[in-house]
Amino acid sequence: MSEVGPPESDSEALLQVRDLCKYFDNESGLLAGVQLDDEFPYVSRSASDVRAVDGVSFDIKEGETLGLVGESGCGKSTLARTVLRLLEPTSGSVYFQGEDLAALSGEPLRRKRKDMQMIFQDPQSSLDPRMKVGPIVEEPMKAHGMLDEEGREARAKELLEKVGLDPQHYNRYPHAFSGGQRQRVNLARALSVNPDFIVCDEPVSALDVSIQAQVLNTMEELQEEFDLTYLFIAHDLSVIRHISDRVAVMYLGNLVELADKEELFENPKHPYTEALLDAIPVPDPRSGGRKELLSGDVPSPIDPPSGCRFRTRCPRLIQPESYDMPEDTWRNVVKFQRAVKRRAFEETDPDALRNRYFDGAVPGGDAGTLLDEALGHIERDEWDDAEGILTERFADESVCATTDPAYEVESDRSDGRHYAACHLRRDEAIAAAVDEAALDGAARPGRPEADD
Ligand SMILES: Nc1ncnc2c1ncn2[C@@H]1O[C@H](COP(=O)(O)OP(=O)(O)OP(=O)(O)O)[C@@H](O)[C@H]1O
Repeated sequence: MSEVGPPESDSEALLQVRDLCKYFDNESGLLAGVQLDDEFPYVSRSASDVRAVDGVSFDIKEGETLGLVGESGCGKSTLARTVLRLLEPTSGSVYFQGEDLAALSGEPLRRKRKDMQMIFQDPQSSLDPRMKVGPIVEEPMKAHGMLDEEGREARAKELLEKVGLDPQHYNRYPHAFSGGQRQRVNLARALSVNPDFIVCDEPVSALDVSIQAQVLNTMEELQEEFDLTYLFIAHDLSVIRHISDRVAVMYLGNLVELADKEELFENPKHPYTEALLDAIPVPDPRSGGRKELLSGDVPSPIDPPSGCRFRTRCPRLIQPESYDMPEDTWRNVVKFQRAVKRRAFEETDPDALRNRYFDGAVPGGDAGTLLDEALGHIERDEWDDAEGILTERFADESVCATTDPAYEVESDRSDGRHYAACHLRRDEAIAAAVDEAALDGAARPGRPEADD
């Protein structure tokens, strides 16, 4: 990668995002970050940033749709807005058509923005109710000095037709349209300035399921006709599956997996992606419907876990090398550690807890001694001490806690790259003869192969 200028590995990339970070100052909220002090003036502030996007890299090729999926609050919208420079990045870079957006400001940035449009979730609030849809569609053209009045009207009518609306409705107000139709008006408005790239932030989430597919189909047709590239954000995997060519999975400010769509859905490599896929409702009621997603809450982006951010909820946390427990015993230790952390039970009797959580698979050796110590603390009502032992000596010693995972593995179902930020994939990455940099934790989606 060259020192200045975009990475040169992928000539097809329209957008190249590198190590992008966006932190919010948490002190802006009322009393947020306020801590009590022992000394006068009793109250002090601690600067604790919300790490909404934390080191994200990926490419989007010209003409493709990259789906971005993840639970609410994982940073999808922040990522999208930071990519478009609607939010100022904390660090990292975004190259659009080979140009560093961070180097642009003022008029050149404004001109560039014409090529990068955004569509939001709520078609209701993103349309001015006092304006007729014709002028709404014309507004961006006007702002960028495109065409004369007559030309803009003709183009607006043409676009209304292209997005599946009646051009005769040019003079109607937004309230006369349904939700799906309003989102089509938004599409026409975004298209009016002839962009190359559209960020679609949950564009169909507010629509009825029956309408969603129709709008998605129109978006696909428009992509073909206008040579568009999409970054498509959704929390609904069926929507992502419908529209995407490749899919990126986000968790707590990080990308955890990125692969071609079929590959990701058929051959997920990250336990978080597996959990998301398992949680897709199953239509057959006899199969039990939606499976349980994941235990535990999403940790705070102010103080995210070290190493793999998913490790505190991961059902496959890796056993520290210093122990040699059978797998089911290790799973019991993890289950118990998490239950103690959540204060999930009131029982304090060590034998009762051994029976409840270990059911015969109790660790021996050093691990057994540590467990006995923790159980002793619980018996004496010293919960913090018990949690400290279990967390520091078991969970925090896992490679998942000590090292940032980043691997590229072979794709089973496509020729494309498959990025998975999970240490379980280390052996696969080695087998796939990924370069040494990947094993140092340097592999990132979108990062070029080492060229030095
Ligand atoms: N202006 C802000 N100030 C402080 N924190 C913020 C701000 N905007 C977002 N956040 C926080 O950043 C994190 C990511 O939020 P973001 O809205 O990007 O997530 P999301 O995945 O798009 O969620 P959703 O699907 O609910 O919109 C959240 O913890 C959110 O509370």
